[in-house]
Amino acid sequence: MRRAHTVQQVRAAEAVLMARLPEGTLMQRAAAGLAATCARLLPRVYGSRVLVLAGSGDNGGDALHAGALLARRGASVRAVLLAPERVHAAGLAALLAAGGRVTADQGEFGRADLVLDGIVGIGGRGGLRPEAQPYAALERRGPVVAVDVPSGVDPDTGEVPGVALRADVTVAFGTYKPGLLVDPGASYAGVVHLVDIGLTLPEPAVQAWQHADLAALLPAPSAESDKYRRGVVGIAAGSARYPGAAVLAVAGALRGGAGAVRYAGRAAEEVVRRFPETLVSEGGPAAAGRVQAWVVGPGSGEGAAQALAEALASPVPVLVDADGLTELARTGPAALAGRTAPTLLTPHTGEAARLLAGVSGQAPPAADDLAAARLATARRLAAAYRATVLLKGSTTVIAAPGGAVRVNPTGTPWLATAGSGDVLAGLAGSLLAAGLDPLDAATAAAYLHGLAGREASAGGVPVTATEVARALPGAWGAVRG
Ligand SMILES: NC(=O)C1=CN([C@@H]2O[C@H](COP(=O)(O)OP(=O)(O)OC[C@H]3O[C@@H](n4cnc5c(N)ncnc54)[C@H](O)[C@@H]3O)[C@@H](O)[C@H]2O)[C@@H](O)CC1
Ligand SMILES: Nc1ncnc2c1ncn2[C@@H]1O[C@H](COP(=O)(O)OP(=O)(O)O)[C@@H](O)[C@H]1O
Ligand SMILES: [K+]
Repeated sequence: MRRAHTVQQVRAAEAVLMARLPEGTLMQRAAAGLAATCARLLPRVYGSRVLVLAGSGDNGGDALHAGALLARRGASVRAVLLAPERVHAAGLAALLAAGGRVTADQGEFGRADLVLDGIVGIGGRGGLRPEAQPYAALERRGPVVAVDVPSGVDPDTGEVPGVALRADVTVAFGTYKPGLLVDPGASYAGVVHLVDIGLTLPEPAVQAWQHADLAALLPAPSAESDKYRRGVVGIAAGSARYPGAAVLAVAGALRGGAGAVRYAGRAAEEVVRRFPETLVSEGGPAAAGRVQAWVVGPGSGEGAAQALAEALASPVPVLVDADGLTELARTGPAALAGRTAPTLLTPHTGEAARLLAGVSGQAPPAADDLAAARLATARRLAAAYRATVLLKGSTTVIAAPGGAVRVNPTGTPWLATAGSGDVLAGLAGSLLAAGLDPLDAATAAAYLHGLAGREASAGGVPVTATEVARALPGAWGAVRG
C-alpha cells in the first residue's frame, strides 16, 4: 500500500524527530537519498552537468546539499537561486565548498544532464511564482528530478493552481503526499521514489492500494460455498433504448465474484442472449427475487426514477450510477435519508456536478473545475450524501462518508470509452453482493477495471467496453499472483 500524508501530518512527525536529533540531520538524510537517486539516473556522475533550481526554503536546502554530494563525486553542478537573499545558507555553503557554482544563466537548464527542482516543497502554495515560471516551458536534455514535490503542485490536493514544473522523477521524503497520487498533480510527478528519513507517521490521509492489499480482500469460494452464499447481485440497468448498458453491466457483474447475477429491466432478452447464465425478470427491483446488492442506473433512461426508488427502498447495499445519479441529483441527499444499508455512488465529474447542485440548489459547478479538484469533490459528495463515492476520471478517487480516502493507481485513458463505466458498475455491485463493504468494493472494482483496461489496451490500442469486461479474469489472476 502506498500511504500519503498531509503537510500538517508530515510537519508534526518532523517536529517530534527534530527535537531528538542534532540540527540538520533530517536534511542530510533527505539530501543523501536524493543524491543517490540522481546518481542512478545519470550514466555516470563524474563529468555530468547538474543544475539545481533552489528556492528560498528547506526544499532548496535539500537540493543544494544533494548538489554538493554530486559535486564531490565529480559532477559539474550549477545552482540558480530563485530568491538569493533568502537562500538556504548552509546548503549554499556546502555546494560552494564542494566546487559548485551559482549561475543566473537560464540556458544551463537545456544543457544539464539532470535538473534538481528544489524551488518549493511542502511549503509551496499557489503555483510557481513569476521568476520560476520560464523553467516550466524550457526545452530539457536530461531528466528533471523533483525534490519532495514537483514545484507548483499542491502537496495536499494534487491541484495545480497555476504553472508547475513537470518532473520525470520525484523523490519524496518520508511519505507520499496526496498530490503525488492524484491528478493533475500526479501527472507532474513522474515516477515517485520514496526516501525513508525515519519519520513516525499517523494513519495516512490517503491510501493507494497495490496488488497485495487487494489479493487479501478479493472474495474466493470455499468448499461450503453455494451460489447464494457467494452473493446474488441485482442489475437494474438498460432500457428498450439502451439495451447495451444492461449487457455491459451484467458482463462486469459476472466477473465480480458474486455467485449469481439477477437482471431486472427492459433488456432481458438481449441480456440472456449474450449471457444465458443470468437470471432475468422484466419488472423492476421490487418485483425481482432476493439479492444481496443492487446496481441501478446504467442506461436506465426514463425508467431510472422508478428503478432507483425501488432499489433504495430495499434493505441491501445499492450502487447508483449514470441515469440513477441524474435522478438522485433531482432529489438530493434526502432520497438516501431512510436507508438502512450503505449506498455507493459512482459519478464521473459531470454527474458529480449535478449531485452537488442537488445539494446546493444552485447551478451545477463546471465539471472541469471538479476534475481539477478531485479529492475535494469526492470528499464533499461523500459528506453531503453520507454515501461512499467513487469519482471516475483520470485518477479515480474513492471517499467514504467517515473520511477514509483511497486513490486508484491502475487505469489508462483508453478506458474513456462508451460503456466502460457500465462494466465498472456491474463489477463493483458484484463485489458488494459478495460481501465487501462499499469502500473495499469500490477500491477493488476500480483497481481490477483499471488493470483490465491496461491489459486490453496493451501496446497502445483502442479498447471497447466489452473487451475490458473480457480482460477482467486476467486482472483477477494478476492480482492473485
Ligand atoms: N518536513 C520534513 O519532514 C522535512 C522537510 N524537508 C524539506 O523541507 C521542505 C519544506 O521546506 P519549507 O518549509 O522551508 O518550505 P518550502 O521550501 O517548500 O517553501 C519555502 C518558501 O517558499 C516560498 N513559497 C511558497 N510558495 C511558493 C511558490 N509557489 N513559489 C515560490 N516560492 C514559494 C514561501 O516563502 C515559503 O516560505 C520539504 O518539502 C522537504 O524538501 C527535508 O529537508 C527533510 C524533512
Ligand atoms: N482520462 C482518463 N484516464 C483514465 N481513466 C479514465 C479517463 N477518463 C475516463 N476514465 C475511466 O473510464 C471509465 C468511463 O466511465 P464513464 O464515464 O461512466 O463512461 P460510460 O458512461 O460511457 O460507461 C471510468 O472507469 C473512468 O474512470
Ligand atoms: K520541489
